[in-house]
Amino acid sequence: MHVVVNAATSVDGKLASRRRTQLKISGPEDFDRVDRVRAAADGVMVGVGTVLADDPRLALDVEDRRVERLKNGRPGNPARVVADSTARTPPDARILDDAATTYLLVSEAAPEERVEALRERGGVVVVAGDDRVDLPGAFERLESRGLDRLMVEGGGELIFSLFEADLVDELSVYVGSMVVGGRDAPTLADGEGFVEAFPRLTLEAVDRLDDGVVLSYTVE
Ligand SMILES: NC(=O)C1=CN([C@@H]2O[C@H](COP(=O)(O)OP(=O)(O)OC[C@H]3O[C@@H](n4cnc5c(N)ncnc54)[C@H](O)[C@@H]3O)[C@@H](O)[C@H]2O)C=CC1
Ligand SMILES: Nc1nc(O)c(N)c(N[C@@H]2O[C@H](COP(=O)(O)O)[C@@H](O)[C@H]2O)n1
Repeated sequence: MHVVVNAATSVDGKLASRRRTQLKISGPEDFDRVDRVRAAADGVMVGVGTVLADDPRLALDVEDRRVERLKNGRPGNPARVVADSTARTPPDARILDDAATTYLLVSEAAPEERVEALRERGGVVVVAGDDRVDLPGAFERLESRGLDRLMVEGGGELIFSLFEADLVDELSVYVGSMVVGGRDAPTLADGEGFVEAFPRLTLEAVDRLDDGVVLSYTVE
């Protein structure tokens, strides 16, 4: 599986404010770029923290002819994928609408009644891991269902885990010209943090978009 992480941060590396509600960091040019990255992916993934904070749809406007061209002849939307160890995704979440298949990666610890409620809403549940989603195992299962290229939008807990498991191939960060601050505000990579063996990146491109900059890296 080829994993592309894309997110937007403030200049101080925050994904959102300490209130954790969705923060518009990208401008129109960057959101167009995000559409292109989504359109090139077989699946678009977030952690359940992002579902609970933002209630995203992670869908392209498939009626938009510009988006249709971007999809390069691929039918419909990319699948949606949520890392959700204990099945906390609300059954009425927008990510479960009928715009695309939604995979919910849960662990053995997910309560059966919550898993069943997600299945009833049409979600495809993949169980991997005892207490927490085993990301390498879950990705193998997604690959066997035809997901070869996965875009990950966040948040910081999930992005850290992906780096920790050495699963990230590419990283793009849109750095918006704003300061958010706050020691409790989510950052690009949260989790426990590394103390040694920091993942090293190769800077591939720097592009100015709107009033910010996109930094594109490959992971060594
Ligand atoms: N500016 C941007 O580009 C983006 C901003 N955000 C922001 O990020 C915040 C949410 O980020 P977080 O709270 O960090 O939540 P998150 O979206 O990273 O989800 C973390 C949750 O995923 C679940 N999970 C299951 N297996 C996991 C594993 N192996 N590793 C890590 N997590 C696993 C756990 O329940 C964990 O609490 C929100 O404020 C949202 O607005 C989110 C995405 C993009
Ligand atoms: N690229 C980017 N720039 C921003 O400024 C953002 N706030 C985000 N957030 C991500 O986009 C998701 C919203 O998706 P929908 O438009 O609702 O489909 C949100 O959940 C974050 O993953 N991204």
